[in-house]
Amino acid sequence: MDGVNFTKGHGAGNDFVIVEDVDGALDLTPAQVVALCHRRFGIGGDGVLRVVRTAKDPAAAGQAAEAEWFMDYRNSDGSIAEMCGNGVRVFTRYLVTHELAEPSPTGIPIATRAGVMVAIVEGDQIRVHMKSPRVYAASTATTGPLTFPGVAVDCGNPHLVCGLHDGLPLDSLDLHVGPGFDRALFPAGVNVEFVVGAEPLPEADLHVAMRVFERGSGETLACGTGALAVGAVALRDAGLAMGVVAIDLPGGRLTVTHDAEDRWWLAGPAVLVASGETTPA
Ligand SMILES: N[C@@H](CCC[C@H](N)C(=O)O)C(=O)O
Repeated sequence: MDGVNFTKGHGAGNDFVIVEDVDGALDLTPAQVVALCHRRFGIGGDGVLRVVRTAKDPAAAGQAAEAEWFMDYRNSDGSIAEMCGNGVRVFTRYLVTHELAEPSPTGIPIATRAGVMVAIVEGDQIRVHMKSPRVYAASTATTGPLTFPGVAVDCGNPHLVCGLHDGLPLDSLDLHVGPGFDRALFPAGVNVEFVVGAEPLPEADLHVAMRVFERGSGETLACGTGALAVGAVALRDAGLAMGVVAIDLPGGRLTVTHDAEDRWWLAGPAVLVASGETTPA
């Protein structure tokens, strides 16, 4: 592989290797993604964000009129995912820091495989207008001897949100191995969230804590679309048509706000930590 210029960034500890490829000249293979994301032999990350002009990537077909930039997201195992909530926030931080986009009160549109998201920079937080989550089926997830009832949620990518039962603490779960799930319901795999209630907070209607096992990446310190799915299920279970849900993850806090019929926001930190060039191999 040729040397690649990269930037490393994260959103609440969900970390990414960012590769700028404005004209779509790079043929990023799954093997290259795996090598970049490797935590011992590479840069290390839960995924890769390729920064490319929307008009230059056929995977973003039809979105160029709405969004100048396409987030080409890959999981650390080299697979492609439709959407990444923390990825969009870190991608936006990259665009603004590198003067590829100007922050604006109406937001920066970002093309993704799940459609155009709009990101608003608010100091060290970046808030994204997300695709509305769709809660659509009951299912279960199994870790070791434990089976948890859950709910399937489509956030552009697939999620299964499971509540822990019998006062089981989140840190008792062994997520070194991926949870079992219904492959007929999730033929393309699924991201699995485990949720418990948390102490009330003055700034939120609901407060929960979660861990996540991500399709294609394993357990991560945070998942933005996972938080969106959890927020949607928490509001539904509380009988709230709208509201603010604070969600604590191992890497920090994300906030999901549903404030109008079709308007869902994901907010949290987005940080760039390093940049460099890989050595040709
Ligand atoms: N960490 C991301 C989700 C990344 C994609 C996911 N692993 C999938 O395969 O769907 C987020 O912040 O949303």
